[in-house]
Amino acid sequence: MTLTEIIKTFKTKLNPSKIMDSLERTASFYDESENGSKGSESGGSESEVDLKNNPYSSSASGSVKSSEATRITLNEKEPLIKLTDVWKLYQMGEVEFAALKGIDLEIYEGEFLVVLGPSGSGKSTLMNLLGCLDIPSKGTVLLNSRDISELAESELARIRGQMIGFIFQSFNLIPTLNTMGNVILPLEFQEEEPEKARKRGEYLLEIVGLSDKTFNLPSQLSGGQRQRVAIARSLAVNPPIILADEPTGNLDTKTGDYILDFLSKLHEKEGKTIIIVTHDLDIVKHATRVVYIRDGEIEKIEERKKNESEK
Ligand SMILES: Nc1ncnc2c1ncn2[C@@H]1O[C@H](COP(=O)(O)OP(=O)(O)OP(=O)(O)O)[C@@H](O)[C@H]1O
Repeated sequence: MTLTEIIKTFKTKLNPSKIMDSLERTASFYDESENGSKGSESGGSESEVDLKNNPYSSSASGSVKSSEATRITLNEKEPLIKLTDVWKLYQMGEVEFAALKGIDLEIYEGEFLVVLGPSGSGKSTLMNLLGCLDIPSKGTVLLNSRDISELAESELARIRGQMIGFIFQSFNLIPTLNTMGNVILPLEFQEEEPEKARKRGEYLLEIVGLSDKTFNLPSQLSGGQRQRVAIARSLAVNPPIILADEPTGNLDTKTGDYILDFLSKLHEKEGKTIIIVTHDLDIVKHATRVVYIRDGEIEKIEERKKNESEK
């Protein structure tokens, strides 16, 4: 029985839901690539086979964007996130330090946006604002046309939980929760039924090739495996936006390439909006647009075609 068939069976037994539709869509990609090889059952270490188990790596349907990708904005000319004259000021004793100085930026649905800049340029500060984890000192941040400064913290947390999946450089896994517990945590926040959450968790762990590490604690995983747990967790509620801060920062080149390839295919096939904040020039090749930031200001913005060679 293919994964698509298994999920179809679920759908007839449970009420069809958005999540199950999405799972089925994702499963179809998985089944396509399954025709090649499927290697997650064995090993689980950072082996060649394990890293090849990227369900989105099917070259057969490589760059076909899912026509079923859910549109969030009313029309494609409307930005998903819009920053207007955004400043972030930190008070350092008597002195005020401007980490961001008048940022204007519009991010559209379906973009693969890379924010590139040297250490201290303001990337993490910008990521916190794009992810609605912080509000600007001056200026406005609109998420799907709503001013985040005007939302109550509980409302902001709800919107953030539904719309944005976070992947942090430090993985931010809960050390006392096992792999499954970490992956389904966002679903628990959304008060999803435990059984549905567990099924979704099992599915996502299969997708990232970690089914055999379900009960491991983060301390019992390699760096690459931890990052894959973080990716599975970021997909738990099937958010339209994935926001990643240096997602390959702590990983070896091979594992880093796997993670980027995974995110890239997620962008192409599921139409997810991917935003990556990094100082790694290599990531630029996946981008449809690159924002160069320096000293808290946008230096330049470059439109790109994916996989275009370095300019
Ligand atoms: N809470 C804070 N209080 C004071 N200054 C801060 C605070 N957070 C960040 N900064 C300063 O703001 C600037 C931008 O910091 P940010 O962390 O956004 O940079 P970054 O580009 O992400 O750097 P890195 O690549 O090294 O992580 C830095 O000069 C930093 O020292």
